[in-house]
Amino acid sequence: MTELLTAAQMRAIEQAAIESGEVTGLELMERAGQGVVDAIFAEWPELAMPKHSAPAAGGAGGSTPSPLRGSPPEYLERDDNEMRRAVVLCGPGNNGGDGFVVARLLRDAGWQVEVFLYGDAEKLPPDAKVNHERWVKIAPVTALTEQAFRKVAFADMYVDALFGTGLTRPVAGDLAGLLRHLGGYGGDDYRPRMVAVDVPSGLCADSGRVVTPNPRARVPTATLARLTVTFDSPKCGHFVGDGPHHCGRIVVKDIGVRQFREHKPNPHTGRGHVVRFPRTSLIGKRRMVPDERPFFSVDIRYFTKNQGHKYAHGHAFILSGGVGKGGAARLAARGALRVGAGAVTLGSPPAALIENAAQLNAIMLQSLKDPDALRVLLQDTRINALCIGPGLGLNDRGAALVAGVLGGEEPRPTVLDADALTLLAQDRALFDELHANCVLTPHAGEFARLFPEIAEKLNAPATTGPAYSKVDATREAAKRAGCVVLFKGPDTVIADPSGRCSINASVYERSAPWLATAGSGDVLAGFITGLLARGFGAMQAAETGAWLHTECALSFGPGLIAEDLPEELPKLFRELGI
Ligand SMILES: NC(=O)C1=CN([C@@H]2O[C@H](COP(=O)(O)OP(=O)(O)OC[C@H]3O[C@@H](n4cnc5c(N)ncnc54)[C@H](O)[C@@H]3O)[C@@H](O)[C@H]2O)[C@@H](O)CC1
Ligand SMILES: Nc1ncnc2c1ncn2[C@@H]1O[C@H](COP(=O)(O)OP(=O)(O)O)[C@@H](O)[C@H]1O
Ligand SMILES: [K+]
Repeated sequence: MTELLTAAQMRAIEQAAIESGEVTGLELMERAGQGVVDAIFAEWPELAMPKHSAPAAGGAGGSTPSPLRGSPPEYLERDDNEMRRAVVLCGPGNNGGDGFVVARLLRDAGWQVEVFLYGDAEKLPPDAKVNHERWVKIAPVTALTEQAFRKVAFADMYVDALFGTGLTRPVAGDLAGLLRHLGGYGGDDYRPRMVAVDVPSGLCADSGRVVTPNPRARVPTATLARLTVTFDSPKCGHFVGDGPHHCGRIVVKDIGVRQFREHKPNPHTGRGHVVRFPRTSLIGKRRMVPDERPFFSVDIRYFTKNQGHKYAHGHAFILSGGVGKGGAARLAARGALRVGAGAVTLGSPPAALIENAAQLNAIMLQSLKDPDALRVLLQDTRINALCIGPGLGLNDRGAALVAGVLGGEEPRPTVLDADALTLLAQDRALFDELHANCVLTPHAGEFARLFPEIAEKLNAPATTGPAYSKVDATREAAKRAGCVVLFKGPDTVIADPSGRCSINASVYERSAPWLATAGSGDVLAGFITGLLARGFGAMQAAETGAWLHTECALSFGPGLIAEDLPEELPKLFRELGI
């Protein structure tokens, strides 16, 4: 799993590294700039070749020639028209400092580079100032205005080094106009050749939200990049909110500060060597950081232990709703069975038994009239995980069953989804019954009903950076509910009350928009319930269920309907070696 950082955490790590005396801020800036240039040549290999010998520009792919460094003399003598051109936009902080390094390194590689600065050179922070001074010995810097930028000729590469993790307020005035222009307002499309340093300018690195007083603006005040090069670790904002849309693709460059990232205080280390913070992990298939586990793997131990009979693999019980409403619960039941629960029973109101019986084979069926019947049923201690909500119905029976599930003598690990969430929102006494082995799986609407004050903060305009994020909101919700909360979406955030948090991002190479199909959430609830039955802890079941859900969708591809998701699991498990 890859660890995601906030801007404050990254700053603390950088500070610890510098205070240790092992590295200077200037060295870190040089490494960052070098990382950006390396990433550019890896992404656009043709740009490492002289203009007229390169194959037609077409993005990444093919062999990767080594970047031209050290300026071959014949290259420098080339006519200006033969040279690659870059426009580097530098801002008033250290992000701008990285920009000056990128400009110098591209120039060293034989490029013609035009540099713009937004702000006063005298006020640049010290390391950025040094790199500014190095650049002005080579070539001039132009003050950045929209008008000045619009006068520049077409470039092979645009480098956005205006704002990084230090964006604190909305971009205003002329610069806002420029960001809108860079973001496509007026029809110009810079995205195919735009590389963002650390984060696309205008976007909050923590929340992935555009910092603006007007979130409904048709064209946001943030750049749109084809490639975003970040340092040490990806930031939360690269994976939640509008982050993926603005970033294009994320490349993480090591700048040699990983050893300063610790999670526990180390009594033997000196001043500035320890940085402590709550973890936010990215659950993803793609390798983001060189020395981290490439896969979020399903814990195979849980699948291979207990060679015994079916009940040794757990018994999941799914409560269903009334006549004609059983589809959602049946989908959840199918998900629970396929994911590995040894037995799954659907609890159906008597009137819907025939309907459910006609649709089910391996899944057992049980008449479940009311909470009294539930109490009797739950005397069977083999039932070790419950799912309530899909198709349950917003009625008295539903509310009584939610109360029965939560208030039993030995509350079981329970997934509460769909209607159960709405019922919880309507009755705060029920909400107070939630326990640590519950998993709530709201989508945005359900989240707003359950946690109105938190949703209000999340939906308010992001007028300051760092802005309140979906990660913050989910952590706060989990704490308030006292159980695991899985906040759905392409950026599914999962948190437990201790602050542990993960993101299952169905974005970038894991993008699967076809998951937004009726019933797919019911299957997710079933996956999590099946994993709970299998013995997974609540947080691990939610993380693994969300991960498998996306992987099933990716494996099946477009055209997917909810029924297909559980059927994809056997193939996936084979691939995972389970
Ligand atoms: N933290 C680290 O370990 C490293 C950071 N580096 C770079 O440093 C960056 C962070 O640098 P800074 O903290 O200086 O932050 P930034 O460079 O992102 O921006 C801070 C500056 O922008 C101004 N500003 C903020 N919002 C504004 C707005 N809306 N309009 C106009 N001005 C605004 C601030 O007053 C401040 O002058 C990172 O994104 C990264 O690019 C790298 O040099 C490598 C190492
Ligand atoms: N654009 C998207 N990309 C990837 N996954 C998505 C996207 N939109 C929704 N999802 C996922 O699809 C599921 C939809 O669940 P939900 O909203 O409860 O729908 P339903 O009630 O129809 O099952 C969730 O797991 C959610 O995370
Ligand atoms: K930037």
